Amino acid sequence: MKVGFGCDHTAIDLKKELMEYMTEKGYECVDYGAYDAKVRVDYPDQGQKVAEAIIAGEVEKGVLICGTGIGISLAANKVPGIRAAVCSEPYSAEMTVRHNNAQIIAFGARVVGNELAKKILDAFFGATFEGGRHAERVQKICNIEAKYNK
Ligand SMILES: O=C[C@H](O)[C@H](O)[C@H](O)COP(=O)(O)O
Repeated sequence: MKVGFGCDHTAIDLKKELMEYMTEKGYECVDYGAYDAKVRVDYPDQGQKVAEAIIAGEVEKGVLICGTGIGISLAANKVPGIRAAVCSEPYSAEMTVRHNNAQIIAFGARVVGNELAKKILDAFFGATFEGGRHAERVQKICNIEAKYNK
């Protein structure tokens, strides 16, 4: 599976470590920036890039990291069709795939440690969407989006 990674200046080292971790597990990791911890950047830019890469089919899923994971996920969720979830522990990371069919996991480099971040990725990428009643609810999310994107 191809996975897009994006972060702001707060998470350059964490992103690198997680990309190495996922590459060792056999994922093809694509880096959408940022690249330099000394240069302050704006998290919406990387959130948008990874979200658009998913919609374009360049990558299947995404990992977004900023200070809290909140700003970068808010930006990604503005791209129609994207469901990005901020998860600071593995249970939510698993459930946002099983019940919400999220394509992007987000978390904060200032919130979670490196080893917890790996457990979050294990949970997210190890889960499968359950469909059924959850598909109907996800469709309702899509309907809200469609109403405001005419
Ligand atoms: O939601 C926003 C993120 O947590 C950003 O990483 C954070 O706002 C960056 O803050 P600063 O520019 O003070 O490093």
